[in-house]
Amino acid sequence: MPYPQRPTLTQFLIDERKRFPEAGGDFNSVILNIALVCRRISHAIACGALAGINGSADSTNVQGEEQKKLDVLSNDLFIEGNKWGGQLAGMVSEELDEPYRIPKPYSRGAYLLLFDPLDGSSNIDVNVAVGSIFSVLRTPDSRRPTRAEDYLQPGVQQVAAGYAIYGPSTMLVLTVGNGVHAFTLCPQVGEFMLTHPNLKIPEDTCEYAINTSNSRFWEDPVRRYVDECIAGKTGERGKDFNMRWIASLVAEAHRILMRGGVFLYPRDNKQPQRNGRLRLLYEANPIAFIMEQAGGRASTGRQPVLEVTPTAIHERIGLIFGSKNEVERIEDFHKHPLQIDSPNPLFHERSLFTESPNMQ
Ligand SMILES: O=P(O)(O)OC[C@H]1O[C@](O)(COP(=O)(O)O)[C@@H](O)[C@@H]1O
Ligand SMILES: [Mg+2]
Ligand SMILES: [Mg+2]
Repeated sequence: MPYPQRPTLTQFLIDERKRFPEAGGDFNSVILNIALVCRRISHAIACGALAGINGSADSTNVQGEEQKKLDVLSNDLFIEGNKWGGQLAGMVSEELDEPYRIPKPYSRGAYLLLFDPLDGSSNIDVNVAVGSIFSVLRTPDSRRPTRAEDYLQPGVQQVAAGYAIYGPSTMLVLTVGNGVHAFTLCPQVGEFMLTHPNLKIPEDTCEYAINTSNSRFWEDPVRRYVDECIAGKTGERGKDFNMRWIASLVAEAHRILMRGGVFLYPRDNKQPQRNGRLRLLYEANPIAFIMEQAGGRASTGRQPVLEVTPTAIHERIGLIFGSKNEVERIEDFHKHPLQIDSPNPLFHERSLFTESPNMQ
Protein backbone atom coordinates (compact mmCIF):
# COMPACT_ATOMS: atom_id res chain seq x y z
CA MET A 1 0.00 0.00 0.00
CA PRO A 2 1.56 3.37 -0.96
CA TYR A 3 1.91 5.71 2.01
CA PRO A 4 1.65 9.49 1.73
CA GLN A 5 4.98 11.35 1.97
CA ARG A 6 5.59 12.46 5.55
CA PRO A 7 8.55 14.07 7.29
CA THR A 8 10.73 11.67 9.24
CA LEU A 9 11.73 12.32 12.86
CA THR A 10 15.19 13.35 11.61
CA GLN A 11 13.71 15.90 9.19
CA PHE A 12 11.44 17.23 11.92
CA LEU A 13 14.39 17.72 14.29
CA ILE A 14 16.44 19.47 11.63
CA ASP A 15 13.54 21.88 11.03
CA GLU A 16 13.17 22.46 14.77
CA ARG A 17 16.86 23.24 15.03
CA LYS A 18 16.48 26.04 12.51
CA ARG A 19 14.68 27.90 15.30
CA PHE A 20 17.91 27.78 17.33
CA PRO A 21 20.74 28.29 14.81
CA GLU A 22 23.25 28.69 17.66
CA ALA A 23 22.52 25.18 19.01
CA GLY A 24 24.90 22.34 18.25
CA GLY A 25 23.69 19.00 16.87
CA ASP A 26 23.98 17.27 20.24
CA PHE A 27 20.37 17.69 21.21
CA ASN A 28 19.11 16.11 18.00
CA SER A 29 21.47 13.18 18.52
CA VAL A 30 20.03 12.61 22.02
CA ILE A 31 16.51 12.32 20.60
CA LEU A 32 17.57 10.19 17.65
CA ASN A 33 19.46 7.79 19.93
CA ILE A 34 16.38 7.42 22.14
CA ALA A 35 14.26 6.78 19.04
CA LEU A 36 16.66 4.07 17.92
CA VAL A 37 16.44 2.38 21.33
CA CYS A 38 12.65 2.51 21.19
CA ARG A 39 12.72 0.84 17.77
CA ARG A 40 14.79 -1.97 19.23
CA ILE A 41 12.46 -2.39 22.20
CA SER A 42 9.50 -2.35 19.82
CA HIS A 43 11.10 -5.14 17.81
CA ALA A 44 11.71 -7.25 20.93
CA ILE A 45 8.12 -6.74 22.08
CA ALA A 46 6.73 -7.62 18.66
CA CYS A 47 8.62 -10.94 18.79
CA GLY A 48 7.14 -11.65 22.24
CA ALA A 49 7.33 -15.27 23.31
CA LEU A 50 9.30 -16.12 20.13
CA ALA A 51 12.22 -14.17 21.56
CA GLY A 52 11.80 -15.72 25.03
CA ILE A 53 11.47 -12.31 26.62
CA ASN A 54 8.15 -12.73 28.42
CA GLY A 55 7.95 -13.49 32.13
CA SER A 56 9.79 -12.60 35.26
CA ALA A 57 13.52 -11.89 35.51
CA ASP A 58 13.44 -13.28 39.07
CA SER A 59 14.83 -10.04 40.47
CA THR A 60 13.52 -6.84 42.07
CA ASN A 61 14.39 -3.21 41.41
CA VAL A 62 15.12 -0.39 43.85
CA GLN A 63 11.38 0.15 44.32
CA GLY A 64 11.06 -3.44 45.55
CA GLU A 65 9.03 -4.32 42.43
CA GLU A 66 9.40 -7.58 40.56
CA GLN A 67 11.41 -7.06 37.36
CA LYS A 68 10.19 -8.63 34.14
CA LYS A 69 12.72 -9.88 31.60
CA LEU A 70 11.59 -7.07 29.32
CA ASP A 71 12.19 -4.45 32.05
CA VAL A 72 15.78 -5.61 32.27
CA LEU A 73 16.28 -5.88 28.50
CA SER A 74 14.74 -2.44 27.85
CA ASN A 75 16.92 -0.90 30.54
CA ASP A 76 20.05 -2.47 29.01
CA LEU A 77 19.06 -1.20 25.57
CA PHE A 78 18.52 2.34 26.91
CA ILE A 79 21.89 2.35 28.67
CA GLU A 80 23.87 0.84 25.78
CA GLY A 81 22.13 2.95 23.17
CA ASN A 82 22.81 6.24 24.93
CA LYS A 83 26.13 5.99 26.73
CA TRP A 84 28.61 6.30 23.89
CA GLY A 85 27.34 9.39 22.07
CA GLY A 86 29.10 12.01 24.19
CA GLN A 87 25.95 14.17 24.40
CA LEU A 88 24.97 12.97 27.90
CA ALA A 89 26.59 13.44 31.29
CA GLY A 90 24.54 10.79 33.07
CA MET A 91 21.32 8.80 33.21
CA VAL A 92 18.68 7.89 35.77
CA SER A 93 16.56 4.80 35.23
CA GLU A 94 13.61 3.35 37.11
CA GLU A 95 15.50 0.06 37.12
CA LEU A 96 18.77 1.32 38.64
CA ASP A 97 19.28 2.24 42.30
CA GLU A 98 21.80 5.00 41.55
CA PRO A 99 22.34 7.34 38.59
CA TYR A 100 24.25 5.60 35.82
CA ARG A 101 27.81 6.90 35.46
CA ILE A 102 28.76 7.24 31.81
CA PRO A 103 32.33 6.05 31.14
CA LYS A 104 35.00 8.66 30.44
CA PRO A 105 35.62 10.36 28.00
CA TYR A 106 31.95 10.25 26.98
CA SER A 107 30.59 11.69 30.21
CA ARG A 108 30.86 15.45 29.70
CA GLY A 109 27.73 15.98 27.65
CA ALA A 110 25.31 18.87 27.98
CA TYR A 111 22.28 16.71 28.81
CA LEU A 112 20.94 14.28 31.40
CA LEU A 113 18.57 11.50 30.40
CA LEU A 114 15.94 10.09 32.79
CA PHE A 115 13.75 7.18 31.78
CA ASP A 116 11.29 4.46 32.61
CA PRO A 117 12.53 1.89 30.08
CA LEU A 118 9.36 -0.20 30.15
CA ASP A 119 6.16 1.23 31.55
CA GLY A 120 3.10 -0.87 32.29
CA SER A 121 5.14 -4.05 32.75
CA SER A 122 2.20 -5.94 34.26
CA ASN A 123 0.72 -5.87 30.74
CA ILE A 124 3.61 -7.52 28.91
CA ASP A 125 2.59 -11.12 29.40
CA VAL A 126 -1.03 -10.41 28.40
CA ASN A 127 -0.02 -8.62 25.18
CA VAL A 128 -1.50 -5.23 26.05
CA ALA A 129 0.16 -1.92 25.09
CA VAL A 130 3.23 -0.90 27.07
CA GLY A 131 5.68 1.96 26.56
CA SER A 132 8.93 3.75 27.42
CA ILE A 133 9.00 7.24 28.97
CA PHE A 134 11.87 9.73 28.88
CA SER A 135 12.82 13.19 30.09
CA VAL A 136 15.83 15.30 29.06
CA LEU A 137 17.37 17.91 31.37
CA ARG A 138 20.40 20.16 30.96
CA THR A 139 23.57 19.17 32.80
CA PRO A 140 24.10 21.89 35.45
CA ASP A 141 27.90 21.76 35.12
CA SER A 142 29.45 19.45 32.57
CA ARG A 143 33.03 20.24 33.73
CA ARG A 144 32.65 18.01 36.79
CA PRO A 145 31.25 14.49 37.25
CA THR A 146 27.49 14.46 37.75
CA ARG A 147 25.96 14.09 41.20
CA ALA A 148 22.53 12.77 42.19
CA GLU A 149 21.42 16.37 43.01
CA ASP A 150 21.95 17.37 39.37
CA TYR A 151 18.84 15.38 38.45
CA LEU A 152 16.65 17.03 41.08
CA GLN A 153 15.35 19.76 38.78
CA PRO A 154 11.67 20.74 38.65
CA GLY A 155 9.81 19.55 35.57
CA VAL A 156 9.59 23.07 34.11
CA GLN A 157 13.30 22.75 33.34
CA GLN A 158 12.88 19.78 31.01
CA VAL A 159 14.20 20.53 27.51
CA ALA A 160 12.42 17.55 25.98
CA ALA A 161 10.14 14.74 27.04
CA GLY A 162 8.33 11.95 25.35
CA TYR A 163 7.25 8.38 25.27
CA ALA A 164 7.11 5.46 22.89
CA ILE A 165 3.96 3.38 22.88
CA TYR A 166 4.24 -0.22 21.73
CA GLY A 167 0.66 -0.87 20.71
CA PRO A 168 -0.97 -2.13 17.49
CA SER A 169 1.46 0.34 15.92
CA THR A 170 4.56 1.78 17.56
CA MET A 171 4.52 5.54 18.04
CA LEU A 172 6.91 8.09 19.44
CA VAL A 173 5.34 11.15 21.06
CA LEU A 174 7.66 14.07 21.60
CA THR A 175 7.77 17.60 22.93
CA VAL A 176 10.78 19.86 22.71
CA GLY A 177 8.77 22.69 24.24
CA ASN A 178 7.05 23.67 21.00
CA GLY A 179 3.84 21.62 21.03
CA VAL A 180 3.41 17.87 20.97
CA HIS A 181 4.05 15.80 17.87
CA ALA A 182 3.53 12.09 17.30
CA PHE A 183 5.46 9.88 14.90
CA THR A 184 4.43 6.43 13.75
CA LEU A 185 7.08 3.78 13.15
CA CYS A 186 6.87 2.58 9.57
CA PRO A 187 7.79 -1.12 9.79
CA GLN A 188 8.92 -1.25 6.14
CA VAL A 189 11.13 1.83 6.17
CA GLY A 190 12.17 1.51 9.83
CA GLU A 191 11.70 5.25 10.45
CA PHE A 192 9.42 7.25 12.70
CA MET A 193 7.19 9.38 10.42
CA LEU A 194 5.35 12.50 11.54
CA THR A 195 1.70 11.47 11.52
CA HIS A 196 0.12 13.64 14.25
CA PRO A 197 1.58 17.17 14.34
CA ASN A 198 0.47 19.65 17.01
CA LEU A 199 -1.76 17.46 19.12
CA LYS A 200 -4.31 19.29 21.27
CA ILE A 201 -6.30 17.79 24.16
CA PRO A 202 -10.00 18.74 24.34
CA GLU A 203 -10.62 20.89 27.43
CA ASP A 204 -13.69 18.89 28.48
CA THR A 205 -14.30 15.18 28.70
CA CYS A 206 -16.71 12.45 29.80
CA GLU A 207 -14.01 9.83 30.40
CA TYR A 208 -11.97 9.24 33.55
CA ALA A 209 -9.34 6.67 34.52
CA ILE A 210 -8.56 5.56 38.05
CA ASN A 211 -7.83 2.27 39.79
CA THR A 212 -11.01 1.95 41.88
CA SER A 213 -9.62 -0.98 43.87
CA ASN A 214 -7.84 1.75 45.86
CA SER A 215 -11.06 3.64 46.61
CA ARG A 216 -11.05 2.96 50.34
CA PHE A 217 -7.69 4.73 50.58
CA TRP A 218 -8.66 7.85 48.59
CA GLU A 219 -8.67 11.34 50.01
CA ASP A 220 -12.01 13.19 50.10
CA PRO A 221 -11.50 15.43 47.03
CA VAL A 222 -10.79 12.39 44.84
CA ARG A 223 -13.72 10.45 46.23
CA ARG A 224 -15.97 13.45 45.64
CA TYR A 225 -14.84 13.76 42.02
CA VAL A 226 -15.31 10.07 41.24
CA ASP A 227 -18.69 9.99 43.01
CA GLU A 228 -19.80 12.84 40.78
CA CYS A 229 -18.67 10.98 37.66
CA ILE A 230 -20.48 7.82 38.77
CA ALA A 231 -23.67 9.77 39.54
CA GLY A 232 -23.55 10.98 35.93
CA LYS A 233 -26.79 12.54 34.65
CA THR A 234 -28.45 12.11 38.03
CA GLY A 235 -25.80 14.14 39.89
CA GLU A 236 -24.02 17.49 39.98
CA ARG A 237 -22.44 17.04 36.55
CA GLY A 238 -25.65 16.38 34.65
CA LYS A 239 -23.90 14.08 32.17
CA ASP A 240 -22.81 10.46 32.10
CA PHE A 241 -19.14 9.49 32.31
CA ASN A 242 -17.31 6.44 31.06
CA MET A 243 -14.33 4.82 32.80
CA ARG A 244 -11.13 3.17 31.51
CA TRP A 245 -8.15 1.59 33.32
CA ILE A 246 -5.37 -0.08 31.32
CA ALA A 247 -2.75 -0.08 34.12
CA SER A 248 -0.23 1.32 31.67
CA LEU A 249 0.50 5.01 32.19
CA VAL A 250 1.74 5.43 28.63
CA ALA A 251 -1.41 3.90 27.14
CA GLU A 252 -3.67 6.05 29.33
CA ALA A 253 -1.68 9.20 28.48
CA HIS A 254 -1.87 8.35 24.80
CA ARG A 255 -5.63 7.85 24.85
CA ILE A 256 -6.05 11.17 26.64
CA LEU A 257 -3.78 12.92 24.15
CA MET A 258 -5.83 11.53 21.27
CA ARG A 259 -9.37 12.13 22.52
CA GLY A 260 -9.31 13.78 25.95
CA GLY A 261 -10.02 12.36 29.37
CA VAL A 262 -8.65 12.58 32.87
CA PHE A 263 -6.24 10.22 34.65
CA LEU A 264 -5.86 9.98 38.40
CA TYR A 265 -3.25 8.10 40.39
CA PRO A 266 -3.57 10.39 43.38
CA ARG A 267 -1.80 10.41 46.70
CA ASP A 268 -3.80 8.13 49.00
CA ASN A 269 -3.60 6.46 52.41
CA LYS A 270 -2.63 3.01 51.18
CA GLN A 271 1.00 3.55 52.10
CA PRO A 272 0.88 6.86 53.99
CA GLN A 273 4.67 7.18 54.04
CA ARG A 274 4.77 7.71 50.27
CA ASN A 275 3.36 10.59 48.27
CA GLY A 276 1.86 8.56 45.47
CA ARG A 277 2.44 5.56 43.23
CA LEU A 278 4.10 7.01 40.16
CA ARG A 279 7.63 8.31 39.99
CA LEU A 280 8.15 12.05 39.63
CA LEU A 281 11.30 12.31 37.55
CA TYR A 282 10.71 9.76 34.81
CA GLU A 283 6.94 9.18 34.82
CA ALA A 284 5.04 12.22 36.13
CA ASN A 285 7.30 15.02 34.83
CA PRO A 286 7.59 13.90 31.20
CA ILE A 287 3.88 13.10 30.98
CA ALA A 288 3.05 16.45 32.61
CA PHE A 289 5.26 18.32 30.12
CA ILE A 290 3.49 16.61 27.22
CA MET A 291 0.04 17.29 28.65
CA GLU A 292 0.71 20.97 29.23
CA GLN A 293 2.28 21.38 25.80
CA ALA A 294 -0.88 19.88 24.30
CA GLY A 295 -3.13 22.34 26.15
CA GLY A 296 -4.00 19.93 28.97
CA ARG A 297 -3.04 20.16 32.62
CA ALA A 298 -1.08 18.04 35.11
CA SER A 299 -1.32 18.43 38.86
CA THR A 300 -0.70 16.67 42.14
CA GLY A 301 -4.13 17.99 43.14
CA ARG A 302 -2.36 20.60 45.23
CA GLN A 303 0.11 22.13 42.78
CA PRO A 304 1.20 21.82 39.13
CA VAL A 305 3.42 18.75 38.76
CA LEU A 306 6.00 20.72 36.78
CA GLU A 307 6.57 23.07 39.73
CA VAL A 308 7.43 20.35 42.24
CA THR A 309 11.07 20.46 43.37
CA PRO A 310 12.26 16.84 43.58
CA THR A 311 14.09 15.63 46.68
CA ALA A 312 15.16 12.13 45.55
CA ILE A 313 15.68 10.48 42.18
CA HIS A 314 13.05 7.78 42.74
CA GLU A 315 10.56 10.03 44.53
CA ARG A 316 6.88 9.23 44.04
CA ILE A 317 4.06 11.69 43.55
CA GLY A 318 0.28 11.90 43.18
CA LEU A 319 -0.52 12.46 39.50
CA ILE A 320 -3.68 13.84 37.91
CA PHE A 321 -3.64 14.91 34.28
CA GLY A 322 -5.63 15.38 31.12
CA SER A 323 -8.43 17.65 29.94
CA LYS A 324 -7.85 21.06 31.47
CA ASN A 325 -11.28 21.82 32.89
CA GLU A 326 -11.53 18.44 34.64
CA VAL A 327 -8.10 18.71 36.24
CA GLU A 328 -8.92 22.23 37.40
CA ARG A 329 -12.16 20.95 38.94
CA ILE A 330 -10.22 18.31 40.92
CA GLU A 331 -7.69 20.94 42.03
CA ASP A 332 -10.59 23.09 43.15
CA PHE A 333 -11.94 20.21 45.24
CA HIS A 334 -8.55 20.02 46.96
CA LYS A 335 -8.51 23.77 47.57
CA HIS A 336 -12.09 23.95 48.82
CA PRO A 337 -13.08 20.78 50.67
CA LEU A 338 -16.77 19.94 50.63
CA GLN A 339 -18.86 21.52 53.36
CA ILE A 340 -20.20 18.96 55.81
CA ASP A 341 -23.98 18.81 55.63
CA SER A 342 -24.76 20.21 59.02
CA PRO A 343 -28.05 21.78 60.08
CA ASN A 344 -26.01 24.41 61.89
CA PRO A 345 -24.10 26.68 59.45
CA LEU A 346 -21.62 27.46 62.21
CA PHE A 347 -20.35 23.90 61.90
CA HIS A 348 -19.73 23.81 58.14
CA GLU A 349 -16.20 22.72 57.31
CA ARG A 350 -15.16 26.18 56.18
CA SER A 351 -17.08 27.96 58.92
CA LEU A 352 -15.98 29.28 62.23
CA PHE A 353 -16.21 25.90 63.97
CA THR A 354 -15.70 22.46 62.43
CA GLU A 355 -17.45 19.36 63.63
CA SER A 356 -15.24 16.89 65.46
CA PRO A 357 -15.48 13.34 64.01
CA ASN A 358 -17.36 12.02 67.05
CA MET A 359 -20.12 14.62 66.46
CA GLN A 360 -21.03 13.11 63.08
O1 LIG B 1 -1.38 -1.78 39.03
P1 LIG B 1 -1.78 -0.39 39.33
O2 LIG B 1 -1.62 -0.02 40.77
O3 LIG B 1 -3.11 0.00 38.78
O4 LIG B 1 -0.69 0.55 38.65
C1 LIG B 1 -0.68 0.87 37.33
C2 LIG B 1 0.41 1.84 37.11
O5 LIG B 1 1.64 1.22 37.34
C3 LIG B 1 2.50 1.39 36.27
O6 LIG B 1 2.48 0.24 35.50
C4 LIG B 1 3.89 1.65 36.79
O7 LIG B 1 4.87 1.59 35.82
P2 LIG B 1 6.01 0.44 35.72
O8 LIG B 1 5.46 -0.71 34.95
O9 LIG B 1 7.05 1.20 34.99
O10 LIG B 1 6.42 0.10 37.13
C5 LIG B 1 1.90 2.54 35.46
O11 LIG B 1 2.16 2.40 34.12
C6 LIG B 1 0.43 2.38 35.73
O12 LIG B 1 -0.27 3.58 35.67
MG1 LIG C 1 6.19 3.13 34.72
MG1 LIG D 1 8.89 0.61 34.24
